[in-house]
Amino acid sequence: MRLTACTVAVDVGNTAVKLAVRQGDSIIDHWIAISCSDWHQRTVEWVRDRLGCKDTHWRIGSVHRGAAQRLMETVDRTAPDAKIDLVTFRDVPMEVAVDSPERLGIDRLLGAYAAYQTWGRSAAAPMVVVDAGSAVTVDWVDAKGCFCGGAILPGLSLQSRALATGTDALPDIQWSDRALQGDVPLPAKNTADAIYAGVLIGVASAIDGLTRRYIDAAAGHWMATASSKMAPGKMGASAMDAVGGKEVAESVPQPDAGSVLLVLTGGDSATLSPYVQYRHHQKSNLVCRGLLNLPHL
Ligand SMILES: Nc1ncnc2c1ncn2[C@@H]1O[C@H](COP(=O)(O)OP(=O)(O)OP(=O)(O)O)[C@@H](O)[C@H]1O
Ligand SMILES: CC(C)(CO)[C@@H](O)C(=O)NCCC(=O)O
Ligand SMILES: [K+]
Repeated sequence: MRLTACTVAVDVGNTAVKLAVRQGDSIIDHWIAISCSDWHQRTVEWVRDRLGCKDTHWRIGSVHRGAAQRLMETVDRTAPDAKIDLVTFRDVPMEVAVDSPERLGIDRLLGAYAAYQTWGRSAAAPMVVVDAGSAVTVDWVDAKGCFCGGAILPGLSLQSRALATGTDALPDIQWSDRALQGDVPLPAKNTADAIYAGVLIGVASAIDGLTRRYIDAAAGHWMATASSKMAPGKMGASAMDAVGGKEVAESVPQPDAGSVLLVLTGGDSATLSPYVQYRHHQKSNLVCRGLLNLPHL
């Protein structure tokens, strides 16, 4: 086997590690559940034996400290010459407008970075970036590429598991079964379908609803900026006329739902995509794309 130098991107989540390695013009992706006890061993074996990488440079983005530690120890032990970077928000060339950037999940920032690079920058459009995994994050990136924060809710599996553990009568449904069966009948006629419907359409509707509300919030912010240019205490239509406020307000760009880009990524994004009503892009492993695209570390 020909051995090559490789940059290995690893997104360590709470359910799985996602990997991506660039080889020539293509990118090879891989997914390993961290519920397998030897997941870290399998990770280094995939890179070394399956891809034939030597002289590896690992770029790790992690939201699970124990798992990242485990992986770094295994890489160190099996490939002592490997270079390892544990990526932080400081490595991502993006403005981060949240209270404590160091506490922000690096997967959220890397997914947003990849989405902005892929779609947002060229369109000069604000984006909603959704990562649907153990948790679902719904984040807003403005048209200048600033990460503005977002919302976090439990993912499909966490929600259905919470119903099973918190009740006597509800079963623990399997999402892999549902994905094979096609549409969810509404209203559902049995318990399992009712849980699929409630959780799946609930999360998809939360994505649509949050997107709508972010658009409204951004509009409110622009209006506030416009009205703050008026004389203090002079609000309302007649006051605006008196200080020429109407003209200012009209010159402020109005939000257009059609120009906001919605992007879905994460392990459950393909399952959710048919139920999300806003037009969107769906792309797996966006976090690893962000890692591969980072400027030289
Ligand atoms: N190849 C696959 N095998 C099994 N499940 C998969 C696969 N691909 C995606 N999934 C789904 O992906 C979900 C986990 O998504 P993902 O890997 O994005 O989460 P995570 O990044 O570990 O979570 P978080 O970042 O929220 O901690 C699982 O609940 C499962 O339903
Ligand atoms: C929300 C998750 C679990 C999604 O993977 C992750 O991004 C995380 O652990 N975040 C830390 C808290 C935050 O992002 O505000
Ligand atoms: K994730």
